[in-house]
Amino acid sequence: MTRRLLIVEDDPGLQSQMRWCFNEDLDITVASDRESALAALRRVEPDVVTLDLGLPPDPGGSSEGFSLLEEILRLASLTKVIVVTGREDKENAVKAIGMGACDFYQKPLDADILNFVVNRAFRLAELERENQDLARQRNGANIKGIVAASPQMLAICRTLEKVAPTDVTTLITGETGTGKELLARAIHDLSHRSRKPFAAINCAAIPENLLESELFGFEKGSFTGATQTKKGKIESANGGTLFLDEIGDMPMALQAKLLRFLQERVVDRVGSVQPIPVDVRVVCATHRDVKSLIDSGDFREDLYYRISEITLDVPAVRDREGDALVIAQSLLKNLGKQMDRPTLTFSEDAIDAISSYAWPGNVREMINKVKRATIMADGKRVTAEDLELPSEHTSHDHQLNLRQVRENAERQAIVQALRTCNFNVAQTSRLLGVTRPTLYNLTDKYRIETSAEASKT
Ligand SMILES: Nc1ncnc2c1ncn2[C@@H]1O[C@H](COP(=O)(O)OP(=O)(O)OP(=O)(O)O)[C@@H](O)[C@H]1O
Repeated sequence: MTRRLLIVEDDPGLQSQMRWCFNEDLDITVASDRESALAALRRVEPDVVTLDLGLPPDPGGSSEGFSLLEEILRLASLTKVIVVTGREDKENAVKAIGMGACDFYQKPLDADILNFVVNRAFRLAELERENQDLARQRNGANIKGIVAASPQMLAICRTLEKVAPTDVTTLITGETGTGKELLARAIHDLSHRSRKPFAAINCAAIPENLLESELFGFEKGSFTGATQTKKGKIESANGGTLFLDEIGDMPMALQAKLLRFLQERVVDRVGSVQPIPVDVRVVCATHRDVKSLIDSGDFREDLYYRISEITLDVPAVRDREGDALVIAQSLLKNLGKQMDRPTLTFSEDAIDAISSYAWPGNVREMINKVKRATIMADGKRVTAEDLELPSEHTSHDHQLNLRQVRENAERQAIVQALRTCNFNVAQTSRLLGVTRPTLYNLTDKYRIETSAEASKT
């Protein structure tokens, strides 16, 4: 693989000197300011960046260089940054290393030393990447429970792996059954909170008057029936993760209370004036379009910005290339084992049907259909019919037998003609261009009733 180097240097003379220092087999991009450096970072995805701290508009100082360093490390945490400083500038070099730069290099340029430093950074980047790949391979589909092969879902898994160890509030959107809760659990499992509780609450499933006390808890005697003080879901998730499913359905009054919690990180139990501090990471999900809920006045915009520090948009199964089949195969394997039918496989028509069906209920619908098919399948093959999916093969199968096709057509034509002629046999035989005895022979053969009354029974 070609090694990609980004040189961030505003001095044209130094730019060409640096280019000249390196071997031709390096893929080198040069940027002279922060904006072009960030554009190149996104476009080229360099493994190593050399960064001159003195960039415009502060070429004599280092403020612009440090801001860029911070941004590079935030956007591309695996990229190795070597800061280039002036000869006497030890202080800034140390500061840059403290911020996460991998090394520093002091001017004036010395081709051998610069090559040595840059090569070492490349080697470090490669080792880290190899390490990460190995860790991923060990973990099968990368994240426990998530079966995915499409680039769309793999990208979501990669983002999730980065987001999970942080505490950022995450919003997961997507159609019903796409795996939003599964991803929320994965965020929890991959975080430092994994040994603490994961508390989930479905905001759409709980009546409005109960949701507040479910979430925030209540004090004894705060309302009729409150015989005991009870902790709410938020408190019970202390130290762990709170998953608010169907957040788009949260009533407006509660949205204000949730916003206060997210800002101040304290809960007020119903009937109490004593705020209780709680440390939870919040993950929300919805199948609704929150932006249009905001437009219609059903969702607070300020709350939306609080809950969506990071958003994961989970695509529908039909929009993920190849996922329908790999998920169905994995479900058949697991359900087959559970139901003592481990050797079941999909027939060709089932494979075509799974790939072409739109799966409006996404993975949840798939689970139901595969479960049904695991029970219904005769023999070792699961067909499209077992899955209750439309199959193109079914009609082809009928057409394989020409005699059957002809007979079906003949039968249909006779029934149609009899109806048209009000079951008058003489007229029907004329319409069909056959003699009456021939028509009787045919109606006997196909067991077609020739009287109107009998045909209704
Ligand atoms: N990629 C996947 N691989 C394996 N199983 C999956 C995948 N995605 C979803 N599932 C399974 O499908 C079912 C539905 O997933 P989940 O409940 O996470 O969906 P959801 O988007 O939260 O649905 P809803 O919006 O209706 O609450 C679960 O049993 C889940 O384990």
